[in-house]
Amino acid sequence: MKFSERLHEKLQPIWRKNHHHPFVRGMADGTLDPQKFRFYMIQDYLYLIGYAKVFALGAVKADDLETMGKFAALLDGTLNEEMALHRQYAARFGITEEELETAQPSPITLAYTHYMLHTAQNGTLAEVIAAVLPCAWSYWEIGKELYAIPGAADHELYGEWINMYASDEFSQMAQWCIDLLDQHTAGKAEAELTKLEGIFLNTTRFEYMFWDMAYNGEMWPGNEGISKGIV
Ligand SMILES: Cc1ncc(C[n+]2csc(CCO)c2C)c(N)n1
Repeated sequence: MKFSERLHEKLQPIWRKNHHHPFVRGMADGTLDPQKFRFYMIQDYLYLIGYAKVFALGAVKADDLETMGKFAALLDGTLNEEMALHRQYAARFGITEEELETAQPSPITLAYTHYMLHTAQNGTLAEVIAAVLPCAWSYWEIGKELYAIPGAADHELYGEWINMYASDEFSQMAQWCIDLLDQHTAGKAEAELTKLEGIFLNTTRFEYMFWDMAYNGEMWPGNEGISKGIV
């Protein structure tokens, strides 16, 4: 059994929760409160900054030029394409560039990005991939599911999001990560696989917590003492 098949079995209960989450259901039927999506867009923008840095660490940890080049391309795509799309999309929700640039990460955004960065800084290339894969894989899965719902991809507010994550570009990225992880785990000892599985399940759970954070607008208690800065 490929390692990704083992992970696919393990993630089922969490993915089911993702697909049933009211934030995701609200995008599916178009009833999601735009204020909740607005909060999500801002936090996701901050999340992408952290995620881009993890790709940079993927390039550092890669041991061949092809993989290094791919991580560099993903870093470029996230910073210069996906985040540019976020900026345009955010404008439709009345979010200014200044608001994006000065936004504060919520506790979950901070915990999720810092967990990935910590793992990437201290771990092997396989650990970097295990940390980033749930992001790509679960969005691909949700994008596909929502795209298949008649009318969902044409919704004036959420259609663009659905089209973006159901696109071939994102499915190819997820598949590349899956294949790379399978390649780097083939024949590896069980202790290493258990560690990788733990990392993968943690970021899978963070994906669920991110939906929940966005739906509930979860920020820090009070608003004092939050330092400005990058995630
Ligand atoms: C919380 C959160 N999780 C996953 C994604 C999706 N995503 C972010 S980067 C990337 C890969 C290529 O840039 C993908 C698929 C998101 N936007 N926000």
